Parts: sequence; structure tokens; C-alpha cells
Amino acid sequence: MCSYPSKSLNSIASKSYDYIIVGGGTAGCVLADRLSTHGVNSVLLIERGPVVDSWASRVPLISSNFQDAKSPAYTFNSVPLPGLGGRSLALVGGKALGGTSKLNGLIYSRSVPGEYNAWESDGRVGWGWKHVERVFEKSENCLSFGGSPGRGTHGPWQNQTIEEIHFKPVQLNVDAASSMGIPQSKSNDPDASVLGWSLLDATIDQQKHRCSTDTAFLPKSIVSRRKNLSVSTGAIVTSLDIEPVTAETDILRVVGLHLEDDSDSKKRYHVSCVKEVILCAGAIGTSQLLLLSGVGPQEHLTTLGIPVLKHLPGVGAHLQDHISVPILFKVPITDSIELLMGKPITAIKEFLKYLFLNGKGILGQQVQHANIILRSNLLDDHGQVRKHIDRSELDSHLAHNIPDIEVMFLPVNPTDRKFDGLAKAYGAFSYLCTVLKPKSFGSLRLASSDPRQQPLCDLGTLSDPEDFLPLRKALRLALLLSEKLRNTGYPLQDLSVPHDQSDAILDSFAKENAMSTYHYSSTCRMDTEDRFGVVDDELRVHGVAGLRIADASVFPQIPACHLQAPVVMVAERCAEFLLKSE
Ligand SMILES: Cc1cc2nc3c(=O)[nH]c(=O)nc-3n(C[C@H](O)[C@H](O)[C@H](O)COP(=O)(O)OP(=O)(O)OC[C@H]3O[C@@H](n4cnc5c(N)ncnc54)[C@H](O)[C@@H]3O)c2cc1C
Repeated sequence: MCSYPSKSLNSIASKSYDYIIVGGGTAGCVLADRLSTHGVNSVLLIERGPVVDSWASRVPLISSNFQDAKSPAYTFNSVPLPGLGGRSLALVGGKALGGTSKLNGLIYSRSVPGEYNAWESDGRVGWGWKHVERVFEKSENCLSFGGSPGRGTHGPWQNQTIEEIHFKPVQLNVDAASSMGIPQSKSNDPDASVLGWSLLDATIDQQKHRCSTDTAFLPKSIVSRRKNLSVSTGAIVTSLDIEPVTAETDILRVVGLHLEDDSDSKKRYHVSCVKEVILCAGAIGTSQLLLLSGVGPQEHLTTLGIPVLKHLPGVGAHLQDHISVPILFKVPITDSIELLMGKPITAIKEFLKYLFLNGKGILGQQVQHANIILRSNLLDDHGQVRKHIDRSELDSHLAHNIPDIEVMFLPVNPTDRKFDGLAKAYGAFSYLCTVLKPKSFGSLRLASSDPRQQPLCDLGTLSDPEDFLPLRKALRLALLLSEKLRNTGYPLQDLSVPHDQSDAILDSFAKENAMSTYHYSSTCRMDTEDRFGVVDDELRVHGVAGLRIADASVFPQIPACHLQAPVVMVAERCAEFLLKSE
């Protein structure tokens, strides 16, 4: 079997390409495919990590375990976070062709139409739901609801909803939610109400393999065939080559970039760009690279001795993440994913089921099967659904109805905390209570001018006291659900649970237990320069010609969903902008 046709640094060095894409992650693979389809433009995609295509990387559940030594993940700690009493949080992302889509939790979610209508009403021309719906549709091949309004069946990126719920507490929770007046709603249905529980769409293909953006958009067959497309892996871009357009002007233009072997900093390479460079290095990598290249807040760059080419204060100024707080219970080990560790015979059975029964069983699924997403003002102070709700409050197209909390049902311990007997004597079930529209935000700054040193990431978690309001409601809703489970006789036992439901106890529980949802975003927001924006409505970096950004950095605010589908939508949109301008 021939290996992936990745190009060496020597073979691309000193050459010119029409388009150069930095970062072959979730967005970068989409863009590389779209820009090279017609064979007119020469396209170079540069990815820092390797090509990963092992059997394990395709099995949905196994490939989601980013703590496994073989996972193509990078991890590092945030700076100490004042909102969490000085605790740091672990940050995680993908470092491989396909980026974070190689190891994420597989959820495919677009957020509600109101999300994009809010962008539009805030001035982002061409980003309302009526503009982006068809773009979501274009990328996807929806295997479950194909033919439903707004769902695509012709795109390369497959997703499906697996109807079978394996774990009893998940089933009991969706039953409990229904009994509390939270109805089932269809995942990603643009007309569904903003109050509902859903079985989730997941980027799992027909063969029950993970469908990451490298396998969907840039399979070996495409890259081998397209002579105008070069993919180079294991290469880190260390800075952009930016010059004044002419000697008399202060208008800047990107003309190429500098790069090195990721594991060897001795030799430097350069490639030139004829048309544009597009940054797809993720919300952390993209802002880091701009800062390293002298594009960012003047004061910060000067402190590090980096020559300031363009003073752009918005770069790295608005790092956002969803804030998650897990409540954990002990459950019988057979009712949790921990059974794969604690019960070797069951693990072998699941393995054989996956192999020989067309991906059936636990391994062929995502970790998170179902969730509740809603707007917290639909709950009263005790976490109960309000008695009188006006129909207009449920309309998902309205910007002021965007859901702001999610309760995920996880049949596993999602934290890095160790508990005696877990995965041996018992398993874990957790409610991951998440603030989807945090007011808190932090920043990304360089630790040094060394491109290999991780930047200083301040996630800003719980730095805005207003975030405690939706969080308390999410925690109370989860505790109500847990009571309903106990009332059915189900043996839930406390593992990490708030002692009571007073505001003070819930808030301190949140501070002690909050974790990253790994949804970094908005470090190079799409907005005008005077409002701390970094890119305009066609994703062009303010003040630097020939440079765009298309990844999780550009969201004006973090979307109220898991981020990979909106990231792919942004990449598709960027390809449209570029091809239209030819
Ligand atoms: C553990 C985890 C679980 C998640 N679960 C879900 C989920 O279930 N559903 C969902 O929708 N979202 C999920 N997310 C979030 C989602 O996957 C990401 O937000 C999204 O994939 C980010 O896409 P991106 O293109 O912006 O960045 P990435 O996919 O991270 O791509 C960036 C790429 O750029 C490369 N790169 C960076 N710097 C350089 C450089 N200087 N030179 C060359 N290459 C560089 C990196 O190696 C990487 O491959 C999860 C995230 C994590 C970490």
C-alpha cells in the first residue's frame, strides 16, 4: 500500500505557490481541497503534525481518547486563572493532518440560525443564516436525515445519528428530561425549538469510521491525483514574510513564509506566495503566528523585541472557550465506558462486534450520545422548566433566543481526577454542565519569540460573574435529573457533587471543578479594526494584503455549539471568497 503523498521540505522550498494554507487541520484540509479542485491554482498546504491513518485513529471511541500516548494531541497548561482561584486548566488540540478533527468528540453541531443572524445584525455582512445554511449543507453528507430541509447529502463530510443508546443512565436521563417538559428535538434541525434534548449527530461515516476532514476532503486518492496540490507535513511555519507593497507606502503585503522541520530547527526554508496566504492554524496557532510575524498589539510585541509591522490590538485579545463543570456519580461499571478498562472480556467482545458486525457496539459510537441544550431563562431558579413559555421564546431564528447552556450526558469520567476503585469496582456517569455563551474571555500572548514555545493562554474562565447565573441553572437542572434517576431506583451514588444547591455552594463547586471544553475560539475576531477585529467580513486581515484567516479564530463570539461544523463552514466560505475574486 503506497503511503500518503506528503512532500518533503526540500521539495517545496524556494518555490512559489498561488495559495499557501498554514495548518492542515479541520479547516485547512477543507480549504486545500476546495482551492485545488479545478487545477488552475497551485496550492500548498503546510501542517506541523504527521499524517495519521492507523486503524485506531479510525475507530470512533478509541480515537477520541486524547489521553492515549498514541493520540496526535498536544497538551499544555493555561496560565493560572484568577476566576478559578489561580488554578490552571489543561488545553488540548490536534497536531496532525486533519488537526483536532482527528481526536475530537465527533459531535456535529451547527448552532441555531439565531447565532448567525446575530452576527449579521451586529454588522457581519453575508454571515446571516440565509447565507450560511447552504454552506453547511454543501460540506456534509448527512446519512441520517438526508432529504430533511437544510441537510446535505452530496458533500464529502459524513455524519449520522446513531439511534441505539448503550448506557442505561443516558436512556434514563432522556426519559427524565421528557418528563420534566423538555421534549426531544432533532439534532441540527434549524426549525427545532431552543428547548430540547437530542440524540447527537456525529462525524462517523458509513463504515462506522471517524470522518475527519483529512479523510473526507483530502484522501490519498485526491492528493495523488492533483498535480496542482502539494501537502507538506511535519513542517512548522515560524513566521510570515511581510513587506511594504512599495517603498513609498506603509501598505503591507504577505509575500511568503518561513518554515522549518518541526523536529529540527537547524535549517530554515522559505516559500513564496503569488496570490494569498490563508492561516488555518487554529485559534491558538493562528494568533501565535501573527504575533511572531509582527502583527498584533504594539506594546506586547515591543516587550518581546519583535519588530512591529502592523499594530493590530485585536490579535489574541479575545480568547474564548465554553466553560464546563462536571457533576460525577458512581454507577455500575457495566453502565459506563470504564467497563472497557475494568472488564477485559467485555472489551474483547466489543472489539469483535465492531470488527465483524459492521461497526456495531460501543466502539463505533461517540462518547457523548445525547444532551440538553436550552436557553437558561426558560428555567426557573430551581432548574425546572418555567410553566408559561411564550412560543416566540422558543424560536431558534431569533438572535436573542440563542441557547446559553448545555447539559451533556457522559457515561464516563471526563476529568483527569483519579478516584479509588473507578474502572475497577464501579464506573462513572457525569453531567457536563456547560455555559455556551460565556461573557468571560481571556487572551493569548507569546511567552517568547520562539515559535516552538507554547503561548501564554489565559482562558478567562469564570472571570465574568454573570457566567455564574446560567451555570447555576445548568447545575440545578442536572441535580434535578439525578434525583429523577434515583427515584426510579437506579443506583446513583455521589462521586463529585455539590453539597447543597445554594448559590454560594454551587459557585464554589464551579470554581473548584470547572474545566476547559477545548473549544478555543475568537482570538482573531471578524469585526472592524476599531472594535478589536482582526479580519473583515471576507476574512482578510486588516492592513495586510494577501492574508486571510479561516479557522476557529475568526468567530465574532464563540458559537453556542461544538465548533467543528462552524469551522468547516468558515473554510468553505473562505474558498468561495477567494475563487470569486479570480
Ligand atoms: C478533545 C477535544 C474534543 C472536541 N470535541 C468536539 C466535538 O465533539 N465536536 C465539535 O464540533 N468540536 C469539538 N472540539 C472542537 C473542534 O474540534 C475544534 O474547535 C476545531 O476542530 C478546530 O478547528 P481548526 O481548524 O480551527 O483548528 P485545528 O483543527 O486544531 O487545526 C489547526 C492545525 O494547524 C496546525 N498548526 C498550528 N500551528 C502551525 C504552524 N505554525 N505551522 C504549521 N501548522 C500549524 C496544527 O498542527 C493543527 O493541525 C473538540 C476539541 C478537542 C480538543
